[in-house]
Amino acid sequence: MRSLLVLYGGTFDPVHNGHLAIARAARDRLRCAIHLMPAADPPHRPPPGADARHRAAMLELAIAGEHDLCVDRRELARDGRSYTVATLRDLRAGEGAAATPVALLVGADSFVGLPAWKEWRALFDLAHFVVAERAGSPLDETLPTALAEQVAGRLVDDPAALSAAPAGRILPLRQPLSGESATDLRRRVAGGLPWRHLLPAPVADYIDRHRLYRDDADTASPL
Ligand SMILES: Nc1ncnc2c1ncn2[C@@H]1O[C@H](COP(=O)(O)OP(=O)(O)OP(=O)(O)O)[C@@H](O)[C@H]1O
Ligand SMILES: O=C(O)c1ccc[n+]([C@@H]2O[C@H](COP(=O)([O-])O)[C@@H](O)[C@H]2O)c1
Repeated sequence: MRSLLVLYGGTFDPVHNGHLAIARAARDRLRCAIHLMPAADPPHRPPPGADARHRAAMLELAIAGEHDLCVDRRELARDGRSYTVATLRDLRAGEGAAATPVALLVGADSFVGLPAWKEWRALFDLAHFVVAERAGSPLDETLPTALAEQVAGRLVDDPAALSAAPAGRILPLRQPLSGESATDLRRRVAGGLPWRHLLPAPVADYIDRHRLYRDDADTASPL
């Protein structure tokens, strides 16, 4: 059986404790490494508040000393929008990767929006999904009809089912809900509200040092 590659894609603008809780829960449930993959130019949202190098640097700080969590820079190396279908096709084109089991780790709020992703139906031929519940977005809420049709017959409960096939299965990741959001965190920094408790101290220090997400955003310093 080939080992499972799990990609946890996100804008991570910035990474926060909610992201880390999911990455750890997935690592412990699936018993494999989780690759946190920052998007260079994330589709379907305004440009991030911090540039990709800052977001990747914060991820490195957040996972320092954690076993089986790593930063995956494959989307940073590519020009243009970070469409997931392109990332997965590039991966599959790599030597010996056609049959590798690959899973995308996503929050339920992202998964519900899947029909808006580029060539979204093709994603089920390219990867499995591991879907983490998120406050306000449990997976069992009513899915859009087109998505519900795709989900039918793909749900599995045993992580071993993901290693047994290259793509196409969906594993719900049930874990305690955590309410952090990067949007809320950026607003807090800009608005002078408490925010440091929402992410690891080295990441908070980095945000301060580089003056990220301030109201006077033009003052953000380069790396
Ligand atoms: N607190 C959380 N609980 C569960 N999933 C989360 C949480 N925060 C983010 N995620 C998931 O992590 C992935 C990356 O999220 P993203 O980087 O957009 O963070 P975010 O907090 O949602 O940011 P923003 O508020 O800027 O949209 C998505 O799949 C999202 O659903
Ligand atoms: O490929 C797409 O069309 C697409 C649309 C929206 C989001 N994604 C990916 O989903 C992941 C989470 O996105 P976000 O915006 O919630 O940080 C990240 O890896 C994005 O690149 C991908």
